[in-house]
This record gives sequence, C-alpha cells and structure tokens, in this order.
Amino acid sequence: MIKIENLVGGYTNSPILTDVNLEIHRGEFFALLGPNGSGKTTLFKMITGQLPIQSGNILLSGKEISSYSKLEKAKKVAVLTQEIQVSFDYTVEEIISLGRYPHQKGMLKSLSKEDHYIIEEVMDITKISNFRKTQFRKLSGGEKQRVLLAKALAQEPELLLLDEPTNHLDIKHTFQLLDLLKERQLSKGLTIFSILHDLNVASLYADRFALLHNGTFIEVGDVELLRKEEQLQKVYQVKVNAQSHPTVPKPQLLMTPNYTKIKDKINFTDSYEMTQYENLTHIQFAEPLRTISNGAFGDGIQWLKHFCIASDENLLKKYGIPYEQVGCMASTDNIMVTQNSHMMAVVGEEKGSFNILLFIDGHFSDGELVNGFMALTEGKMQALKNLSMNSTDTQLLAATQQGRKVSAGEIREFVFNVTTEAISRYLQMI
Ligand SMILES: Nc1ncnc2c1ncn2[C@@H]1O[C@H](COP(=O)(O)OP(=O)(O)OP(=O)(O)O)[C@@H](O)[C@H]1O
Repeated sequence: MIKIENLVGGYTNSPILTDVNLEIHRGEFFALLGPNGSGKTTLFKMITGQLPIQSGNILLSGKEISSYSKLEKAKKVAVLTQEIQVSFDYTVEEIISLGRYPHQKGMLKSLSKEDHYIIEEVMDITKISNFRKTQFRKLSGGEKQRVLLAKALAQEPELLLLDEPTNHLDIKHTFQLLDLLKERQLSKGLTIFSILHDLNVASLYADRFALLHNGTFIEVGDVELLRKEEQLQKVYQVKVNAQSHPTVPKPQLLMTPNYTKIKDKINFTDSYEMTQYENLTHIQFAEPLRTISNGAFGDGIQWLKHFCIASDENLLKKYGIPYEQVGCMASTDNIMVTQNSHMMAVVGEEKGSFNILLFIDGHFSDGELVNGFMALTEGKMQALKNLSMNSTDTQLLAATQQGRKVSAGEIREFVFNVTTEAISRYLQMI
C-alpha cells in the first residue's frame, strides 16, 4: 500500500530521518513506535505531505505520493493528527459531512442519500450521534478526537494515517476507538498506520511494528519485537519485563521504576512472625514475597505477605488477616517447622496428607519459580514414595527476591528431608 525507499528528511539541512525504508501492506494495522523526539511525527508529516522529502521516495499504491492530486489522495487516504484545528464554528454533523467531500460529484457538491447514510453510520459507530448539533469547539478533547475520527471514516479511505489517536482518551474510549479501527480493518480491509505511544495497547491491536530511534529504524517486525526487553530498554531507557497477556496471546510490558525503596536488609530469620491460633497458623512477613502456589488462597504467581494454614476461611476474618494478601489454605492437625539459614518449611499434616509452605531467602525469575515449585513437589513425592505414603495436597513456594539464587537441587533435598521427618513423626504418632 505504501512503500518508503531510502527516505531522508527533516526541517533543516541536517535531516532528522536518514535512510528510512518501510513497506506497509494493504489491510494491515501498522504501529509506529519510538521515544519522544525519535522522528515519528517527522515521518508522519512526510507521508501526509506536510513536510517535503529531501531524498528518497514514498509510493502510494505504486505511484509517487506527491503525484496524486489533493482530491485523488483524499479518496484513498484519511489523516487524523494530534493538532485539532477546525477553523469555523461547525457543528459535529457539518464536520463529518466534510469527510464526504472527495466523493461528492457535480458542481454543487451536495450530499447524496449515500453520503447521509455513511455520515449516520460513522456517527453511530463513534458514538457521537447525541451531539450531532453541538458546536465542535464546545466538545471535550476526547469527544473532538472521536468526531475527527468519524470524519476520517466518512471519507471511506483505503489507508488511515493516525498520529497518536488515543492521546486524549480515557481507557474506555481508547479501547473503544481501537476496537472500532480493528473492526474496520478486518471487515473492510482498511489499512491503518498509526503512531502509538502505549506499547501495551500497540501490542494488542497492531499486526506489525517499526521501532524508531534517533531517526532510523532499530527494527521492523511483528509483535515479537515487543518481547525484546534489552532493545526496548536501550531505546526507552526504562527497565521493562515482557510478560504474556493472560487471555490474549500477545506480550505486555511491565515497567520498573528507577526509584526503589531503600530497605535495610533484614535477616531472613527476623523477617517474619509466626502466630499460632486455635486451628490457624499465621506467618506474616515484613515485605511481600514472590509466591507460586496451588493453594485455595493466593494460587498462581503473586506477591503475598500473609500465609496461613487453616481449614476454615472464616478464621481469617476472626483474626483480622487480610484475605486478598493470603497465600495457601489447608486444614491441619499437626505443624512442623524446619529452618536453616535461608529456607524455612512449614509442613502441615492432616490425616496422613502433607501440605508444605516453603519460604526461601533467594531470588527467582518466574521461570525459576516454576522450576522451584517442581523441585518442591519432587522432593515431597520422593519422601512420600520412600515411606509408601500418598498425598496430593497443597504446596506453596515463596521467595524474598533478595539474596542468592537457590538451586532446584537444594530445594529438592531440603523438602525431601523435612517431609521425611514429618512423615516419620506422623507414623510414630499413629
Ligand atoms: N518544526 C520543527 N523544526 C525543527 N525541528 C523540529 C521541528 N519539529 C520537530 N523537530 C525536531 O525533530 C526531531 C524529531 O521530532 P518528532 O516530532 O518527529 O519526534 P516524535 O518522535 O514525533 O516525538 P514525540 O513522541 O515527542 O511526538 C526532534 O529532535 C525535534 O526537536
């Protein structure tokens, strides 16, 4: 749809963009990414013709973009910029009608039946029908943005160029607008080229991406580009972690602030308090721990401060323990606590079933946490097997995220030993 070849350009003799090459395919949603000042708007302006090309070519459907007449171009391309400038006191409906101008025929250029139908349709889908008679200047920034999008859609373009279209929008309207664009892309084959600042939003909607840095492309590619933490960190100067969205198969980035709370390193053995109530054991840490668990409370991977072994959740309320910060729930008759310098295991036994809470003064990535959880299970199962016992109960592994790395082997051995001891005690008791 658009082919950019060896493009050079900017505002003075020293160009902002140097040797930019890019192809935007028909029917795709293409996101232009890059930090402030990287040259996104400059490139955008060169495509829209607001800024002259110093050298290179921009081809639209195989033809030099500058060779199109204004009207020809308006039939193919609609532009939505950040600069909201509407000269007269038009109403919403009048502004949208302007979008039909390239399609109007004859000298009088009056609106046809089809024009009216399209104007109604775009007002409806952008949810602005209610203020059709309102003057544009009286609208909020977000409402203005939607009106200008409706005008662009009324143009029925093949290609829509958008400069940060969600700039003024709250999250509801951001998602509404991008859903709408996506729907247009998928149902009508609209090609979308958009500058987007929010990498997570871009990840959810765009098919391909270009990452601009200091006037050149660092990478052009699919969504995997947003998993490259080191590259993103280098470009944006922010520490990022790429995670997978829980329901959409796309990456989402978590940013870590440079600001970190200055904490005195607490000795692991002093970092928690264990309180024994009737039918409830409560372990409270001073700082949240990174946890992985299959417990009834706090399952999956989380950050938690409170850990309980108690069969009845009403007990949490009774003792004022915050539900939403609790990991693990399992009934127990007997508790055994074992500790070394950097690991502490709480084994709860009930009728020959063993629940294990393992606390580690160590640092784990999410992958290492999963491995650690497996090592915990293996250690426990090995001990059970050796003593011909069976158990499929609750487990939790929690890490302080401080201190050294702890190997799976260490975890397996520690859990094997504590489980063996807990089983032996149980067998002596019965
Ligand atoms: N009218 C102008 N005259 C001279 N230099 C300009 C002009 N507009 C922008 N620049 C410069 O061009 C460079 C790229 O700016 P551009 O607006 O393209 O960046 P951007 O990636 O769109 O940034 P942002 O994310 O902040 O909108 C910047 O260094 C900027 O100072």
